[in-house]
Amino acid sequence: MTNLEQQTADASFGNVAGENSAEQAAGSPAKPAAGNPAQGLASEQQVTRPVNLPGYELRTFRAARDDEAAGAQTAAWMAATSQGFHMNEPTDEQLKQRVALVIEDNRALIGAYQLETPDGALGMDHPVATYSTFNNPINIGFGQSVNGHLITSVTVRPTHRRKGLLRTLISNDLAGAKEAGFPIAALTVSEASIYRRFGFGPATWSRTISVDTTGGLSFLRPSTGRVELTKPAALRELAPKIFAKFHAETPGSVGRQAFYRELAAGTISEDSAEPDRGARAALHYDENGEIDGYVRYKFAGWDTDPTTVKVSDLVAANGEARQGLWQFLGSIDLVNRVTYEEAAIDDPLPWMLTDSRRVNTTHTEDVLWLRILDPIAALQTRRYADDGTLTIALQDRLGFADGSYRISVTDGVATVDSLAGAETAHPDLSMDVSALASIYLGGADPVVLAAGGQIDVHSAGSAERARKLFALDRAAYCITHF
Ligand SMILES: CC(=O)SCCNC(=O)CCNC(=O)[C@H](O)C(C)(C)COP(=O)(O)OP(=O)(O)OC[C@H]1O[C@@H](n2cnc3c(N)ncnc32)[C@H](O)[C@@H]1OP(=O)(O)O
Repeated sequence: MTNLEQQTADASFGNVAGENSAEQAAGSPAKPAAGNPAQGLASEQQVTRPVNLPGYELRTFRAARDDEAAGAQTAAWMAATSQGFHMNEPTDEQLKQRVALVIEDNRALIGAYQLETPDGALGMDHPVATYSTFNNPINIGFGQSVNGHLITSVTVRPTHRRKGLLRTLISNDLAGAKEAGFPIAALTVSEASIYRRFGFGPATWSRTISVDTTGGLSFLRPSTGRVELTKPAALRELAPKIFAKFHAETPGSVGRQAFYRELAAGTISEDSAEPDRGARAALHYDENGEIDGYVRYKFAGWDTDPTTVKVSDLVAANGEARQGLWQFLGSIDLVNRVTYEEAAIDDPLPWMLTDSRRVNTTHTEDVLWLRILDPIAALQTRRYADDGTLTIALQDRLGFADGSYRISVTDGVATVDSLAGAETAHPDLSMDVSALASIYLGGADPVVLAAGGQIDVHSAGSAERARKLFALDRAAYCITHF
């Protein structure tokens, strides 16, 4: 888990202004906040549910208002997530800030509580497990979007682990999201070994790059526009607008929570909840003077060898902005290396440079994991690169998407039928629902998944057909962790 994931999971999540409207996202449930079990609850008012685990109950609530001190229930919940992600307990001031962001996110806070505790131990008001949900749009390519059911802040206290608390929380939650009409749930993970059993599959990847900037970077084409420094505080207004442009153009992108706005502004840092006084920021202006990209970066210290600048966020609405920002990064004096953890797998930077070997990949990691809850809605909402027909048999251990489906695509638009009886006898492909999540955004190749044993091919050429059908207009890329 990256520092950023720890911090985002520990702190707060929200929606970039104007990005969370259900009207914006196709495939949204009829009720805008359906699936958010805390919707309609007053601050700290809770819904309590018994669960199938003797000795525990689940409570769902909304955080207390930010103009009050955080309520005791909210404070205990936040302390539990901090503990789960090995972060310091928040101070009162940090708690107030986090609660404000949680409210802005419209997050449901869910906790599992013991029904009795021994003297001296953390009391019954302290959750032994935390879980939180909110909604934001996911760009699914070809200009389409779904309102995603996003899951975050999953922790189970070490003394209560491996008793089925996560399984109980996630099974309950996914059932509620399915019932509310969400076609897709999503999360970013601490460990890749946990969520496949619940039907999630990795759908986007990114890589850490280390760029040798000794003597500056030389580009094959001249950069356009200009770059100017700004104060990080200016990014509070600008970053969400620039991100919105990036998001609209980028399949796999997930609308950002309010935390990112504060991170960009420097009021929260990656390493702690203290303001980051070392953060610097630059903007790219296109030839018409419109701002179309920003980078947030930090000098990593004089003891780095080669002397290094670390990019914590780089959002470019187009290739010109990306090149301009990299040219700027390459021109920072007294610095010979720039690192960036969120580069796209197919990042165009090497293609921009006269010496593509200046860019080295030091790490590759999955980012966005999807869970298809409603295959018909999910498959009909997205658009396709090719026409054709494909039948798939899906296995789903939680039962939400189990069944056989025929996808018939004409002019890039799919009709998806649920099959019954004899029609189910000869699917082209069969797979676990987690594999469908991985190919859904074109991020994983069905031919490779078949070679890896994740897809069974029953008719010759059908994995290649699936590859053509599921390819997107652009490679899926997500720079939002939650
Ligand atoms: C979206 C996010 O927030 S990602 C962050 C996830 N949280 C963390 O990493 C914080 C530290 N870890 C934890 O808090 C806990 O160990 C959790 C949340 C990962 C697991 O919680 P638990 O209540 O122990 O899980 P639970 O008992 O329900 O186990 C369910 C299944 O997952 C498996 N599992 C649980 N944790 C892991 C793991 N870290 N790696 C592999 N498998 C795991 C269990 O073996 C079990 O498998 P099975 O039912 O198929 O036999």
